[in-house]
Amino acid sequence: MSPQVSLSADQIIGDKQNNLLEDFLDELFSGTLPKFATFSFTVETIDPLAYLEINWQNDQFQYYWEHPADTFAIAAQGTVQTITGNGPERFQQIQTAVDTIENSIKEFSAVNHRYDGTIFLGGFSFFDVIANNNWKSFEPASFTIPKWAIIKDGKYSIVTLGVELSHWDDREQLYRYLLAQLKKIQNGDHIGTIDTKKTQISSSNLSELGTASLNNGEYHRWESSIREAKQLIADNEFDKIVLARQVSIPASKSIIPTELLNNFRKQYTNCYNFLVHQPENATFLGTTPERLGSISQQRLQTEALAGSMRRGQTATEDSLLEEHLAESSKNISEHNFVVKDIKERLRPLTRSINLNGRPEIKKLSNVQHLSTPIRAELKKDVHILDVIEQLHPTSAVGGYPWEKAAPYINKLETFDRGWYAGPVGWFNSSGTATFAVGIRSGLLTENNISFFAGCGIVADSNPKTEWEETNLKLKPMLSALPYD
Ligand SMILES: C=C(O[C@H]1C=CC=C(C(=O)O)[C@@H]1O)C(=O)O
Repeated sequence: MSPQVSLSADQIIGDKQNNLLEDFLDELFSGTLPKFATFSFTVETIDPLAYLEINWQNDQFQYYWEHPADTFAIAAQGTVQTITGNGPERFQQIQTAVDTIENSIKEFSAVNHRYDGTIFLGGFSFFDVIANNNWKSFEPASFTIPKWAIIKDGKYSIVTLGVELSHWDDREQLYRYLLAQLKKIQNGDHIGTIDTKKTQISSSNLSELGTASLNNGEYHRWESSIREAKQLIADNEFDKIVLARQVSIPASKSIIPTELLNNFRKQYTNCYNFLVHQPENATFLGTTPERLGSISQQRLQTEALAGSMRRGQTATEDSLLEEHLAESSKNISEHNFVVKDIKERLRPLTRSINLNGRPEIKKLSNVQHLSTPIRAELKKDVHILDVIEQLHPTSAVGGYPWEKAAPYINKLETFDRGWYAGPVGWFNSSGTATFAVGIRSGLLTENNISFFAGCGIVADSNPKTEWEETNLKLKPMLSALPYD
């Protein structure tokens, strides 16, 4: 498919980028063509979320990522290549597939920036297999090189276009395609053509969400699971386990995922707001406060995030609750398992690890958490996938010690976690990456919406308090939905 439009290249990307592109294409087509190519340019563009919304197509891979406080966003669509993994070797399978692709790809960049180059977008499920049919569009590991990605960092935007070269044996055709794509992205055309028909969820379904009532069957199941977990802790089986709930409601029509993302970003500015849409109407999305790991130039930032408290109605109540959180021995012990665990796991991969002895308070609009930011310098050649494999699942979403707690999660929970609490994020061929933990999240399918929320259970946890905590954690997802 090649748009036959006459374009003035210098109007779109300027003389300099265009000359470099022409030279690159001449060289590319003068020899044996590699399998793939990616092209990175700087552009002036519209809001990436608006661009994705305008161009939304259910039958294509789509991806959105935004951290509003960092003024950083990625929107992407289409598939040049998808790599998947399954079972205990899934991280290694992805790494091998990435190595193969990197040997069969040529990259053009007029930018020379940490966000240029080939980008891989996706994530991993919590466990290394997925059994439930609701998750059938999501593999236990899956990353896609998109046809286009807009990466916005402050006022600066990079567009990376990806192509499989066997579709483009004609240099001129490819050149025109690239310019046409860039022009479309720069102009943000088609604004105003989006179908804004909204799906409303009947507010009567709210009661089915089980957010309030302590008398329903769901609460009784929860209470008995927490009691069982506490008994296992008392028997020294493990020290901590994270147990979660799934809340599901039927949805008759599909919801527009970009609208939920727009709601998240207005309220959860210091969270990672994400969506991964797999073709055929399955979207995993959320607004997570938890960074699993980001890397730039072999420097890693991660965090221990565990221990929660509601927000106060007034400033005074809020600061009292903050004090209570900072001093609560139950929350501190829950948090300290995570710090200890992350330090132990990072040791083999790092030259140095830096963190403060006392956690900070991370305030979100629905809840506040204990957070310990952790910085580390990675050993040479350690890849983000090595780090993610090593860190996942931290004891903020798994348990401590993990090997002991792991078998009990499926016994004590009543659903398949799928990608909930798994690593979700992106990495690129310039060695830059960010992964977040896929909590405060939900799965939208054609007929169903499911949300997930969990909390860390330690020796002195109380089932009712933990249930209320899961309700607070469900709030971002529930309040982003369009109700009638
Ligand atoms: C497991 C979740 O939260 C984790 C992250 C922060 C605080 C947590 C807590 O206080 O229990 C959890 O460890 C969730 O939101 O589903």
